[in-house]
Amino acid sequence: MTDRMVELRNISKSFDGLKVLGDISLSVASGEFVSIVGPSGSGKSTVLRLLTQALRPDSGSMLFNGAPLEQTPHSFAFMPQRDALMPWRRIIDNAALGLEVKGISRRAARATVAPLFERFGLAGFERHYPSELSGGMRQRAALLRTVIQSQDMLLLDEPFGALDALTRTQIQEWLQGMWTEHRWTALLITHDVREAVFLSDRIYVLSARPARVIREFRVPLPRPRSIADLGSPAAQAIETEILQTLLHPQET
Ligand SMILES: Nc1ncnc2c1ncn2[C@@H]1O[C@H](COP(=O)(O)OP(=O)(O)OP(=O)(O)O)[C@@H](O)[C@H]1O
Repeated sequence: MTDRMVELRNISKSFDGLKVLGDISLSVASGEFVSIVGPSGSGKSTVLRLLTQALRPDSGSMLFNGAPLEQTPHSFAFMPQRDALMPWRRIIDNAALGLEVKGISRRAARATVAPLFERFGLAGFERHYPSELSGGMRQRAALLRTVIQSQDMLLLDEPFGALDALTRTQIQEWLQGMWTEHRWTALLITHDVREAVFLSDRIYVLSARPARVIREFRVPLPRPRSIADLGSPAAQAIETEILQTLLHPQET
């Protein structure tokens, strides 16, 4: 396991003269779950769009296993804020899409995803359409489509933001269990500090625009975790400290 599978070094990015990313340096190790929290509009999604190479940085470098990202074979699976399921495709075909885009036939892709429906809490809904599922189920289907691509890293852009609080907590518990089983390398963008503490090994806190990393936290909670662990003194202390950093960055 390398300790820096993905690394951003001194990345800056402006849009039409608006400096969004000031000087961002961060890394994600193989098998690590890392979150980025920061004020709205600070450029968190921009970080992910740089990693997917939908955007190019103005300066700085992006590395994959120590080599320039843009010249090194890799595959990152991106899950956007909205579930982005195709309304006209059945859930099984939405899930299979992650494989179809890699050139696998629909029949073979279906056969690969079908056994996973049980573990994703979607058994019995294979032939339903997205509009027939709850918000939480749709996000699990979108996550299934994302993880099935056997990628190097999952990029999750505020994936649970649209869910109600209870559904969100349920899906966080489920994702935590799944992550403990699979140890995906993941980079999560979230506004929810508790979510970041619950799911992450490490958390980067960004400043307001132009964003830089103000602090980095290591979450000391053992795995597997349960929601009850969020009540522990260690979890509470880190949550408070992150909120304090977000609310009063000048004092940290
Ligand atoms: N393609 C673009 N062209 C111009 N401005 C952009 C573009 N993409 C992002 N921006 C601007 O960059 C800033 C940061 O956007 P970004 O979506 O990365 O922030 P964010 O931290 O993810 O925000 P939020 O937490 O609200 O989702 C915003 O002011 C946005 O308007």
